[in-house]
Amino acid sequence: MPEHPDTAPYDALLLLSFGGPEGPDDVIPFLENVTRGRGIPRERLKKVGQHYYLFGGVSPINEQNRVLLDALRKDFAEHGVDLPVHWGNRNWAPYLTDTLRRMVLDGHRRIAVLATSAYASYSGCRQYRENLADALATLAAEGLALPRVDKLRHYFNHPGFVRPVIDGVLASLADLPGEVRDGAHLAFTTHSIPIGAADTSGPAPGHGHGGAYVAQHLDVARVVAAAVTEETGVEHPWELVYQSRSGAPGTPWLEPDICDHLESLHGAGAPAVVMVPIGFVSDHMEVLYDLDTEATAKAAELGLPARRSPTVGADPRFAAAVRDLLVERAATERGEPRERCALGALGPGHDLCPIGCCPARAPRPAAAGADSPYA
Ligand SMILES: CC1=C(CCC(=O)O)c2cc3nc(cc4[nH]c(cc5[nH]c(cc1n2)c(C)c5CCC(=O)O)c(CCC(=O)O)c4C)C(CCC(=O)O)=C3C
Ligand SMILES: [Fe+2]
Repeated sequence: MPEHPDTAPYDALLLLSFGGPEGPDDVIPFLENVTRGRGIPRERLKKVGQHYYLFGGVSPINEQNRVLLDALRKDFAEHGVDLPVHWGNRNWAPYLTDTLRRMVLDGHRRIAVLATSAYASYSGCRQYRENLADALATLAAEGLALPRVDKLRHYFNHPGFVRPVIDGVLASLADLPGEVRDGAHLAFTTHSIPIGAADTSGPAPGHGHGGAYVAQHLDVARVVAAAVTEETGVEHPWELVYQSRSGAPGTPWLEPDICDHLESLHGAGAPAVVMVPIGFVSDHMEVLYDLDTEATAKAAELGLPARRSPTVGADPRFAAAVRDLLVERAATERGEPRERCALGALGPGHDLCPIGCCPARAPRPAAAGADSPYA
């Protein structure tokens, strides 16, 4: 039964994602887009290129976003949300600037943006906002009237993001051999980032080292582990670990790496492990290579039974969560704030990133925050 929730003042939703190559010839230009000005060593780039070539030069991320788009449109249609959903990427076609230009030419003036990144940090939040600012600057230079873009709040602790993760962990545990199941550790994983970036990822009340990025992941891990215990009656030991480290070897990044962690678990006599990639929204290349290929091979070499639980992907509960975030923000923008869903201890995040949060090494304009140069 369509309920026609009020989504005014918005006239469109923009799904903003990372983008990925769709064939071998795309790999190098894609990596050049990602790493422009980021100081990534050549050796690391060669290695990462190989991850993509192993899968025919195709990242699954674009197809996953097409499926998510379908899920969002279906959810909106079923609930009477009459808002078009468009898609643009930071690093590959369809490029953000091209999508935004088309949206403006189609007459959209007030656009809600959902980024496929659930947490705070420069890479996970401000960099998307910088790309929005760049796109707006390009459109302004072309003489177009700029729309207002609002980024929907971080959703790492939204039940529509967390509950599918819990179900995935339960399914992975059930898939382990019975004799090792109850002793299995849960290894929650996310993208490693430089310690300096983690420490400036926003204030996290009561949390020392790591700032908001680490605190948010720990909050989700706690909720998932507790829900698993509630369901199975078994307390699985858990840890938050990291993957996909990049950058220069001399720069400190968040540790331990998942592969080192598997060795420690094995050394300590853990009978099995479920790897839970809470840091990602879909099973893209960081999951397919770093976990399903590299870490899975490491576990096999150790003789450690391992499973990898799914990311949220296009789960209908996630699509419903996006609608909830959109309706919630629309209400706030109309001056009629309503309940904001969140699990865990941190509570719902801010709508507007505060001035100077998640700073870049070299300051650049960022849209959709308190320090946005755009209205
Ligand atoms: C926090 C975070 C997320 C999660 C939030 C979000 O989802 O946005 C994320 C996602 C992703 N990262 C991705 C790919 C890459 N990330 C790289 C490099 C980097 N990522 C970083 C951080 C993050 N990355 C950082 C600090 C760097 C170092 C360079 C820099 O400081 O900017 C590089 C360069 C090579 C390398 O060094 O690994 C590649 C190819 C893909 C696409 C996968 C696909 O193709 O399926 C996705 C979804
Ligand atoms: Fe990345």
